[in-house]
Parts: sequence; structure tokens; C-alpha cells
Amino acid sequence: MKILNVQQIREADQFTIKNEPIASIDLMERASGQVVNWVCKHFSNEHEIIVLAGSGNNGGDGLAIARLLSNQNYSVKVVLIMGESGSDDFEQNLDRLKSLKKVEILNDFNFSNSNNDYIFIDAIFGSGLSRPIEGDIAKFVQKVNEAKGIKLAVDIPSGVFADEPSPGETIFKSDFTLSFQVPKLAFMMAENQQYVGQFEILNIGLSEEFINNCISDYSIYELTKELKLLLKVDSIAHKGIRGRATIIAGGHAKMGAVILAAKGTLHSGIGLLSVQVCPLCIDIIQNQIPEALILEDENDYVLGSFLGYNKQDVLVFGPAIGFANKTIKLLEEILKTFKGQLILDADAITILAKNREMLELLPEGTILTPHHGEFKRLVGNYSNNFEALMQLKSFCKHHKVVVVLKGKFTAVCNEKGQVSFNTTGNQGMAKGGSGDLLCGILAGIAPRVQNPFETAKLAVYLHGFSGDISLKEYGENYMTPSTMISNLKDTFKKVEN
Ligand SMILES: NC(=O)C1=CN([C@@H]2O[C@H](COP(=O)(O)OP(=O)(O)OC[C@H]3O[C@@H](n4cnc5c(N)ncnc54)[C@H](O)[C@@H]3O)[C@@H](O)[C@H]2O)[C@@H](O)CC1
Ligand SMILES: Nc1ncnc2c1ncn2[C@@H]1O[C@H](COP(=O)(O)OP(=O)(O)O)[C@@H](O)[C@H]1O
Ligand SMILES: [K+]
Repeated sequence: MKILNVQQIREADQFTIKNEPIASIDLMERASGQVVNWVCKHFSNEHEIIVLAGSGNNGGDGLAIARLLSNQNYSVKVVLIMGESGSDDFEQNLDRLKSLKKVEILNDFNFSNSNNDYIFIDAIFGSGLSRPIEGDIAKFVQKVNEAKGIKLAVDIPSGVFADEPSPGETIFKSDFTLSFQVPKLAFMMAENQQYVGQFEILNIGLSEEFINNCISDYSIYELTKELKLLLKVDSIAHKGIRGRATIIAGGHAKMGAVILAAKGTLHSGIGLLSVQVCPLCIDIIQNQIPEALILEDENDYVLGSFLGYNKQDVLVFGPAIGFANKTIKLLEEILKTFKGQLILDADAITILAKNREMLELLPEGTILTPHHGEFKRLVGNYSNNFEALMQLKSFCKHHKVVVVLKGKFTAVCNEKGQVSFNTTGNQGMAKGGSGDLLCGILAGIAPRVQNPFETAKLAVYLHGFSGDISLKEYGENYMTPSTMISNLKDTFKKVEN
């Protein structure tokens, strides 16, 4: 699903109006109708509706929504935030609303009576917001934020800038944002989560042709039939064609990361899994993961032996591996020689950040999986996710690699600076070991997907999906990376069918 910027959305509106053709007021009616359908589906007409309308087209939507909900027998009041004159479509909708005579139109609202059954619909500002909300409007928004009731934003919460950090202090806090046709980039930024709440994309029939032709670096990942086919196992398959993966992670007394990654790889369909381990840790792997072949390191406490790896399709290097000189040398040797798919996580990323000359050795198409702390070590500090995104794009373009920047809405970026956001996953995954499991899934599917960007997007999706099943099954506190491993079962079943 493509993410478009405000300028592109405006052009899509205009293109649709001209070429469908449809009058602007009718397009507004169609958009408002979609909001009303959504409200009717989710909330009964026992709720009291308060529409907060600005004077632009977002306000025009609000007035149309008020009329249409009233026609569906909801009790509706409208608060005009900026007076009675506005855009042409606003004024036309205000006339239509007045002639209906069923909806009370106010210039202020007494919030003291509001209760949890109230639904406040924010149609103050939409994508036309051009400066922070200030003065009386800010005070009003503040009051709504403090009031009891369900909060719902039309298109975008008032005060959120769609394509850049929102500069204002006062921003409408929605429980739900019903956005027209395409998601906005701002929705993918974790700092906006408190304003956006849960977002839904409503199809308002803007020209598909126009949207398909729009160029955008940003999209939201969606599983397609083609992607599912990549994971299909041929009926005459043998282990050799399902790929060979080696995990180089952990060290003495740090075997948890290895086990989580290894199980992730195995349960994602790899043909042959090898694990490089210190001699003292061999028993742990053999007990925990009998399927794994052991590559014995010559060091007792850290990993440092270069073992060739020339038959391997994919190598994972880094989780809990530490920073011993031998380990750094091993990574350097691998960067210089390994020809398959390399996946670098955790300590490997910190090693690169501290030994910057090694960054120049990164093979094209390497997948790196930093969380924000690790990514800042690579690119320097940033203060919001928009800045992080710019750093992400320039890092990937410069080094010709794929980076999985982990967090809420994990961003996967390729060497062209194209970014795909993931919407599966949840807060229950914020536990040590989740990242190790992701590395394992990446390695498990990489040999079959055969493309680092597609591998990374799909693995992040599957990882989050198993997290979502775990959330349902065990709850956000009880769930662990280990429950997610068991939930890979249902994740893959879904993909396979
Ligand atoms: N035909 C179309 O173009 C469609 C537009 N739609 C709606 O139109 C919205 C965009 O409408 P507009 O472009 O009129 O923009 P808005 O409705 O967001 O309002 C912009 C108006 O507010 C003023 N303004 C901006 N920031 C302000 C601030 N901080 N304080 C005070 N005033 C401020 C602007 O100068 C402008 O007059 C979309 O979000 C969507 O809800 C939908 O009806 C779908 C169709
Ligand atoms: N609030 C959240 N919402 C969605 N996903 C999350 C959230 N918190 C963590 N995750 C996911 O969990 C994983 C955590 O990885 P990481 O921080 O590397 O963990 P570790 O190194 O401890 O294994 C990432 O894939 C991240 O996207
Ligand atoms: K709004």
C-alpha cells in the first residue's frame, strides 16, 4: 500500500474530480459516506456524536458526516470552531445541514457533561494544516483531549503534519483515525502513535490510475499471493534445495540468543542449519536443537575461528557475540570473503560502528537489523523518526545494503532508499530475545526468497504476525520470544494456505 505526500493526495483529488469526472462536493459526500459507514459499523446510535468542524474541506467533511449520521438516527451536535465562512464545499455543506434542521450547530461546547458514550469527531484540520495550532483553537483542542469520550479523527488528527514532524504542542489525540485512500507518512512515526491511535484506510474512490503512477519511496507491506508462493515447498524437495544457514552468535554463557535464532531458522523452513559454538557449549545446542549441525570453534569462551562457510547460503552474525578482538577479526574475514546472504545483528552492528573502516567492506545486499540504539551508533543521534528515516535512506544508499530499523512500525529500507513499513507486531514483543528470533526467521527464508529486500520485508511481517498471535493467545505480559516461536506454526499455516 503506497504512502503519498500531501501534494500528491491533492493532485489525486484534482485528477479524480476532473477525469472521473465528479464534482468536488460529491467527492466530499463520498468520503464522508465512508466515514459514516465505518461509524455505523462500529458504534450504535446510542452514542452521542459531537462533530468539531474547522472551516476548510476537512470541516466540510465534518458537516457532511454530521448530516449523514443524523439521517442514520444518531443524535448529533456540530461545533463550528472557526465560524461560519469557509471553503466552498464547507459552505455548501453548512447550508445542507441547516436545512436539515435536525442538528444543533454551536460555537462552543460545555465539556463538563461529556461521558464515555460521547464520540468526538475531529474535522478541524486535515491535510491543509500549514502551521501549529495556537490560541483559542489550541485551548479548545486541549479541552477535547481532556474530555471523556471516544475520539475519532477524520483523515488525520488536527495538528499532525502528514509529511514532517509536527511542530505544535497541541494536537488532537484520537482513538481512531479514519484516513482517506492512503496512509500518511506521519502515521508510521512512533511519536505520533499517541495522536493517531488505530488508523483505518477508507477507500473514497480516488483514481487508481493516478495513484499507481505516483512515485513514492514509502509503502506499507502487505502479504500477496506471489510472496506466499515464495515459501511453497516443492513436493520433490530435498534438504539441499531448501538452503543452508549458519548462525554465528552467542559465546560461553550466552547461548539463549543462539537458541532463539536457531529455532527461528529451523521453523521457517531451512533445509540445513549449522551453529558455530565454543567447545564448552556443544551439549547445550545438541540438547536443545538436535537438528542443528555443530561447527566447533577453537576458542573456549568467545567465537573467533574462521570456518570457511563456502557452502552456506546464508550467515547470521552478531546476536550476543560480544566484542573480543578475535570476534572482530572473524567478522572482518567474513565481510571480505562470504558470497552468500549475510545478516548482521546486535553486537555485529556495534562492532561496525566502532570500527568504521569495516563499513566499507559490507557486501552489497547485506541485511542489517539494528534497533534505534544500535542505529544511532551507526549514523549519529536523531531526535525523531522523520530524521531517523532520512538517515536510514542515506545509509542504505551509501552502503548499498538493506537495513531493518526495528521498533513500532519497523522500517525496511533498500539500497535505492525505498522504505517499506511493517504493521504487524505489538508491544508484547518488547522483550529481550525478540530480535534474535527475527534474525532466525530472516535466515530461514532468505535462501528461497533470494532477494534481500523481499526477504527482510517478509521476515519482519512473519515475525510480527507470530507476535500478534502470541498476544491473542498469551497476552502482552506473558508472551515471550519462545511463545512466538511456537506461534510460527499458525503464522506459516496461514501463509501456506
Ligand atoms: N476534494 C478534495 O480535495 C477532498 C478533500 N477532502 C478533505 O479535505 C481536507 C483538506 O482540506 P483543506 O485543504 O481545505 O484543508 P483543511 O481542512 O485542513 O483546512 C485548511 C484551512 O485551515 C487553515 N489553517 C491551516 N493551518 C491552520 C492553523 N494552524 N490554524 C488556523 N488555520 C489554519 C488554512 O489556511 C486553510 O484555510 C482533507 O484532509 C480531507 O479531509 C475530502 O473531502 C476528500 C475530497
Ligand atoms: N512496541 C512494539 N511494537 C511492535 N514491535 C515491537 C515493539 N517493541 C519491540 N518490537 C519488536 O521486537 C523486536 C525487538 O528487537 P531487539 O530490540 O533487537 O530485541 P533483542 O535484541 O533484545 O532480541 C523487533 O523486531 C521490534 O520491531
Ligand atoms: K481532522
